[in-house]
Amino acid sequence: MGTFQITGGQRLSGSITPQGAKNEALQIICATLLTAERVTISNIPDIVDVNKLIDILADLGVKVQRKGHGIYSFKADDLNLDYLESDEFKVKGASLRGSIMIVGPLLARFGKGYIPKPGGDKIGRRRLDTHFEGFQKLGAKFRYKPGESFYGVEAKKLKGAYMLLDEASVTGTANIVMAAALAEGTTTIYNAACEPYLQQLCKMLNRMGAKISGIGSNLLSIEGVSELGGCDHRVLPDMIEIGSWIGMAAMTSSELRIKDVSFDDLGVIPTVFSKMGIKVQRENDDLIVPQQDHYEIETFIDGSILTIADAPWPGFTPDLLSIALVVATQARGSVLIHQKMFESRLFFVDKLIDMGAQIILCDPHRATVIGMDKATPLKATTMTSPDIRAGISLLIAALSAEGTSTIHNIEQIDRGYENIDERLRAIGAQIVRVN
Ligand SMILES: CC(=O)N[C@H]1[C@@H](OP(=O)(O)OP(=O)(O)OC[C@H]2O[C@@H](n3ccc(=O)[nH]c3=O)[C@H](O)[C@@H]2O)O[C@H](CO)[C@@H](O)[C@@H]1O
Ligand SMILES: C=C(OP(=O)(O)O)C(=O)O
Repeated sequence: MGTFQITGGQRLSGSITPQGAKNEALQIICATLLTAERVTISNIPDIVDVNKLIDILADLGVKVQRKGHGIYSFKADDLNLDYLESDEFKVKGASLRGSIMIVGPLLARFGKGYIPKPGGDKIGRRRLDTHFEGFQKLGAKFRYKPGESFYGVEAKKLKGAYMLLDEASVTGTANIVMAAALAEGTTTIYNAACEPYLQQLCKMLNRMGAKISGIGSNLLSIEGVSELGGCDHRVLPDMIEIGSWIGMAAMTSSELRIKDVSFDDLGVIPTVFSKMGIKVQRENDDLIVPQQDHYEIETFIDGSILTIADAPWPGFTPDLLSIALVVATQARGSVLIHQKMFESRLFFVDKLIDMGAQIILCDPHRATVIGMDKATPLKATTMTSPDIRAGISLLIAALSAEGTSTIHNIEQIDRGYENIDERLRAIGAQIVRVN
């Protein structure tokens, strides 16, 4: 179990460049399975989850070449599908959430796709019904042996269909879109997720020869084609990292320049931090958080406590709620954080309470934070990171706290943040990787 030691209470300064988006990269890498031609992807983050997925593709027989930092080419022209039934795949496929998205492309191109129950954060129930209902609508047969936790879909031919997704699942929509791209006829997906990750995937598929319209909306139309070709694709900067650095700047009273953020793809994220009193300035495509000793959370018009809640895009992403929560602990004013999607993502607040934060966990989905206006800093402590976003939130709390904190289980943070300790040291953070 890896550990960070963080000595907080220092101001940070300078520039930080966000990595490529983890959740987009996972979709895009799976999409390379849809063609026998070469696909070259740049701005791929060097993080544990992405590297695990690249490894699975290589085990499947995809020719993977690293062309430079963050640049890979993939050529899926000769696959060994027997690998899908191996014990090794059952272990590797289960170790991350993103692996689920190999199923759609494999089903569409080779008539079968298998996956062990995928991993990812233990942040509540993580259903796969949307994925498999979608494949079934396209004509696939679903097989699942409950004892084995191994899922499979098979079909000689996929046929386009109308479907209304039971929820706007991010990975579910990606999986179904990829399958439908090679189905016969037209597929219409209503209640589709439309995060920038998905918009990027659909644009890339169109460059490969797919015919997808409605990109960016919750109604996608996909006219199936018989084959797809190669393309080049660049992954967007990671909006969750950008939100994390905004929160970090506010909590440490630092001025930070976050470079090349692709501002127009950040949606409501800057606005939500502004509502918490954090100044966010745009300069070309950089985002600047000026130094602020205090920030004050707005109230609603009637004076009642502001609520920050997650929602499918264009709503506020659930992956930034833990960060908003930690930032609120040192704000002036109060806020209700409502995590609607996941039921176990707020339990990390007990660590913040240990550090002196004033938080009432109302129920598994809601926490009220009473900000301390930096009158009393958080106290350093020893903690364990329960999931990726709680992990980064605790790291931000430790950077603002007085004294030296210890965070165990930092594998959770490494899953999604590239080389984080070195990048934070470059802007003045005192953070050491102990083992
Ligand atoms: C690898 C990857 O891309 N992971 C992201 C992806 O996970 P993933 O695609 O697994 O998440 P889903 O979008 O399927 O669902 C996430 C959770 O939200 C619930 N839900 C979803 C949609 C909805 O309209 N109502 C609803 O309640 C689901 O029941 C589930 O508990 O999207 C999540 C939601 O943005 C993010 O937290 C994850 O970081
Ligand atoms: C929950 C997340 O990731 P995953 O879906 O891979 O568990 C996340 O990125 O915040």
